[in-house]
Amino acid sequence: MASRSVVLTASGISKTFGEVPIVSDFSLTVHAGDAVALTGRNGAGKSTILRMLIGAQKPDTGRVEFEGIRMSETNPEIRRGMASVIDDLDFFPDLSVVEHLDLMARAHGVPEPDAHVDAVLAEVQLVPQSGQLPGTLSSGQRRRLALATAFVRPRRLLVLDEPEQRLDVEGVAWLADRLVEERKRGLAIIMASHEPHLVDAVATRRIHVVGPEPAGVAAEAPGAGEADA
Ligand SMILES: Nc1ncnc2c1ncn2[C@@H]1O[C@H](COP(=O)(O)OP(=O)(O)OP(=O)(O)O)[C@@H](O)[C@H]1O
Repeated sequence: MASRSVVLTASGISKTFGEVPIVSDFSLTVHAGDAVALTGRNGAGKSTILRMLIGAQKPDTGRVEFEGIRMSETNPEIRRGMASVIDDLDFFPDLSVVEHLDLMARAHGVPEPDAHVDAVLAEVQLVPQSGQLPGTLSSGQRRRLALATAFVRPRRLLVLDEPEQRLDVEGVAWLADRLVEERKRGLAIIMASHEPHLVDAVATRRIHVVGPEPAGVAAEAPGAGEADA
């Protein structure tokens, strides 16, 4: 098998809130084409792990690197290569749907941004809403816009926290197909999800996060989908 490049590594990262160790000595190596799914109960620490992986939260111990560069969410080189949809995005209240995507595409130097934005808008089925302001969208449409902001820009790593949230059944099926396509093109994906169908369809590896009880984060479980061999 041709060797695939390492996109992200986390080495022994930990996070304690107050007196409670939420994430303990968590390590992960993600290669191009990997789709890693974090699963586990509410409060297990999945979002905390993702926030540390993208540099939004500093680990108490350990180190995260993106393509060999120490993680910093403000490093332009990292921001160029990593797209994330973690929390509900804060949209600009006075920019329309299409203006958000246009801004994102141009900020990241997408060639032919108009055509690209139109294609992504069609894919997330927001063409009829393209002129609306975010505050007037339904909650599922806002979720689609958040996902579109990641799909409209270049990326080598996609980090998603419960991307299925508020999507309808067709939306989850579309998302699964889209993410499979992404990893087949060699992108790396790390996502937390409570949707077994999405995890089954997309993940090449799963990590079941146990959380603070009884002993930190659990070991990796064998994944569905592509094997490494
Ligand atoms: N900034 C914070 N201060 C204090 N506690 C926090 C903070 N952020 C997270 N926690 C706690 O850490 C634990 C893990 O939270 P986290 O959001 O990572 O869980 P999760 O696995 O993503 O859960 P869910 O499936 O509900 O999204 C929770 O008990 C949460 O209350």
